[in-house]
Formats: sequence, structure tokens, C-alpha cells
Amino acid sequence: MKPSSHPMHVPTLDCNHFQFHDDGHEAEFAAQLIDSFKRTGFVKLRNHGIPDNMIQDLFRWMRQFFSLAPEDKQEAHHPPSRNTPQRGWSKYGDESTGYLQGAKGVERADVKEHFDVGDVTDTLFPTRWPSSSLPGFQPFVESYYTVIYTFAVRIMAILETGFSLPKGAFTNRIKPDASDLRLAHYPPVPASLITQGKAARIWPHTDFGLITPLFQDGVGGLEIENRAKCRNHPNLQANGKNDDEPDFLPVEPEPGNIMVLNVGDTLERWTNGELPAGVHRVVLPSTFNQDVNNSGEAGLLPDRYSTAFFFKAARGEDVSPVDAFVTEEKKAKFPPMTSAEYQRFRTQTMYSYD
Ligand SMILES: O=C(O)CCC(=O)C(=O)O
Ligand SMILES: [Fe+2]
Repeated sequence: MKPSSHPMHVPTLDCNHFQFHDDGHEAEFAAQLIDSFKRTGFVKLRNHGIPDNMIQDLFRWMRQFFSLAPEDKQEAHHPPSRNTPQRGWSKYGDESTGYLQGAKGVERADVKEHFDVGDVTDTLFPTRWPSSSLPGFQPFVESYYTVIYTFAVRIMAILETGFSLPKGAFTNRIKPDASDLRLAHYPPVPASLITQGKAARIWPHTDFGLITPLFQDGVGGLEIENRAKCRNHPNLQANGKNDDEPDFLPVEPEPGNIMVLNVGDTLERWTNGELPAGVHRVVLPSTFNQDVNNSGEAGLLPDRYSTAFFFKAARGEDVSPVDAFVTEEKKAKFPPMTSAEYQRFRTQTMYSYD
């Protein structure tokens, strides 16, 4: 990542240092969180309270699930509809984040497969699990869901403090829970396809929900849009040297289960643009040495695993700006629409089940 003086520097906040787990001492944490979100759309967190062994176990379960035989995964295949939240397994080719940026008619599928899990109480859209091929998988993933959900609610409460909003301004609008937990596997892919722009593990996109906590393995490749390249970005000073800036900047994996946390579209809407959603993609790891590795087998990127929690507003909630963010000078930038309508509109663009 860029030096700390760069406007796109993503700090690693230590939740213990900020006494994140103690209700009385969150103001400093909230201020730094909001500063990083405003500038970059992202933050990194250590000592976030998700136990190390739980994260390691989750990655172990992911490797086991994705190495099941295709017919076992097929049992858990996402229902055949683009109008519903994704639940269960989506195979390579089902999702094309490239379409979110208007790239129609071009091969823009993501080189990945994923497994999406809803809240256990979400009886409207139940998760499809593999029936008997992976005993223990479902209870473990459900227990992780509870832990990461509780974490996400805490962050929303901290954002209320940071913006001096009444308690509940955000957190009263998240029940019943409509979030999705995603387990993702990126299979090996020739690096040359990525450098030639013919493939991406995920094309540039924003997430649709409020916030996304993410854990990645050590392979790398996650990158965030460099807002310093874009002269008129409202939250960054133009420095007159933008042409020298790259379009994207890597978010390197770090030892110690560092969490990456980003702003999604719904939070951008609720805050009337004060926290713009962070554009990101997954491509070639910055450490991947093309000159050495560009021939034969060695030019193949290894498997990569990650897990993102798309924390969302309740389906019936409006995703237009919360009153506190609208003034005479700063009119609402986003029209009223329910979260369910917004999610459907975004998912339809990107998901090509047939
Ligand atoms: O795998 C990653 O690091 C990012 C995943 C992601 O951006 C997504 O699934 O929306
Ligand atoms: Fe994403």
C-alpha cells in the first residue's frame, strides 16, 4: 500500500487500542474509521474479535467444499432465478461483475465459483446446502455467520456515534436480516489472461449492501480504485499530478487475519454520498513476478480463497439518504427505493443463470 502521506493510504486500525469492545470509548475509533472510509472507501482492522482459529477453520471448510465433486456441489446450486438473492453454490460463469460497469456483449464472467449463505431466519430465501457430502459444514458456517453478523452490527453502531446520529438511525433498519455470507474460490488462471485484460478474478465493482468485512488468504490480488487519479473526487484534494497515479492500488494480504472492511452502495445512499462505496477488483497479485513466471505452468496463478460478508439493510427499508444527511444545500442524491428493489436491480445486471 502507498505511504501513509498518500491520500489513498488505508490504515490498519487496532480495535483493542481503541477499546472497540467497550461501549464507552468508541469516539476516536469512529473518527478514524470515518476518515479512512471517506478517503478510500476501505479500512483494515486487527484485533477485530473474530477468533483466529475460527477464521482458519473457515478457510479449511472452504477448501473442502470447493473440492467436492461437481455433482455434490450441484445439489446446493443457487435456485434458477436472477430475481432472488444468491443462495448456495454459483459455478464459474454464473456471475459477471464486469456487467455492473456496462460491459455488455463481452466475455466478462468472473474466474471464480462461490457459495452464498443467508441468515438462518431467512425462510423466504433459504440457503441450499450440500445434503450429506460434507457433515459439519452447515453448523460451522452458521456459527461464523452469527459472529460476523454481530461484528457488522457493532460497526454500524460505531458509525452512528461517529456521525452523531441518534442511536438506531442505522441499526434499527437492519432487521429482519437480509445479508449474505459469501465463500469464494478463485481457481488457477493463466496470469497472461489477466494482464491482457481477458480475464479477472473479479472485475471492478462496488458491493451492494452497507459494509463488507472480508478475509483473504495469502495469495493477493485484491485492489482498490485509486481516487487520487480522479481529479474531482469530492473527498480528496486534487494534487495536479494525477496522471502519474495508477488506476488501482493493491490491498496486500497481511499475516494475522487482518480484516479488510469496505463501504457498499447502500451506505453511500444512506449517507447521501458522504461515504462513497469503494470500487475494487481482484486481479494479478502485486508480488507476482511476470518475467520469471510468465512461461508454462509457472504462469498460472494459484487457487485463491476469500470470504466476504455482504451486510445489508432489511429488505423493506428505504435506501435513500437518512434525514440527517440531507440539507437545503445538500439535497438527496438518491431516490427512494426499498433495499429489496435495489438489490434485485443490481443482481439482475450481473447474474446470468441459465
Ligand atoms: O475476494 C476478494 O478479495 C474480494 C471479493 C469481492 O469483492 C466480492 O465478492 O464482492
Ligand atoms: Fe466486492
